[in-house]
Amino acid sequence: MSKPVVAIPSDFREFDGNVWHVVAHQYVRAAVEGAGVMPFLVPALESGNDVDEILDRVDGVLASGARSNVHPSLYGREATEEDGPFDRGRDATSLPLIRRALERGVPLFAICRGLQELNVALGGTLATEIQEQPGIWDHRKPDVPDLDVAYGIRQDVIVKQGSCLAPVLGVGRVRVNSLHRQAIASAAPRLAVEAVADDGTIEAVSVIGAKAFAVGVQWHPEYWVRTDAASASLFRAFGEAVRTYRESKLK
Ligand SMILES: N[C@@H](CCC(=O)NCCCC(=O)O)C(=O)O
Repeated sequence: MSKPVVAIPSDFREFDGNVWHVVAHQYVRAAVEGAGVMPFLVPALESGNDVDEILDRVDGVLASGARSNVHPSLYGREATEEDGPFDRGRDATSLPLIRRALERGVPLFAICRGLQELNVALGGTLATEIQEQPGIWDHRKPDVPDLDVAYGIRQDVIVKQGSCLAPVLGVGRVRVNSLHRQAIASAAPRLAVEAVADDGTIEAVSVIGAKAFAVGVQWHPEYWVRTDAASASLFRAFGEAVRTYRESKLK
């Protein structure tokens, strides 16, 4: 049987004197090696993407991390300079894709920005520059050139008893990396908190009543999927959900 296909919304980026629709290699590699699926990169168009046309052709959605932030207008706030950089094309592609995937029961795995998109797509809000809040740790990407250091495993998250992630990661402390300056402020009504950091930051969620795998994590399991057991377990679980969904379509 051919490999299942997973949509990965691109980022709209400008560099080298041109504009590009891009996905960082680490997400593509984790989809292929960790979940055993074929990635399908979706262009970050502010208009023109038909999410049903996309979802008709795929067996899962992987919403990746990105340096840009979800535009505050999408969760009822005025945009300030500190809220950027923005990526309206990514927002316009990923949020509708997430909502429709949930409606159709297409498995969804959301990472970092992807978790934030999931929360906003379902009616939640985000906090920015969270490290400036009293008692909140600095979750930002370390300002170092070595990606292995920037994505280094450096914090605990505590997986909740009875969560969707408990069978995947076990209950209690899991060591993860951290590269974000925003986080969930108010969780959308349909989201269950699956894991938190010691400072209370929401680190993982699942969609209550989802028809299939629908999980978001604030950390970056894609980066160490080859060597870190927890990272590998997450992508294996997503891959299994994608294959189950694909097989259900073939019946
Ligand atoms: N912009 C959001 C989401 C952060 C995120 O997805 N980080 C991964 C990319 C890191 C990078 O390349 O800078 C936030 O900051 O919370």
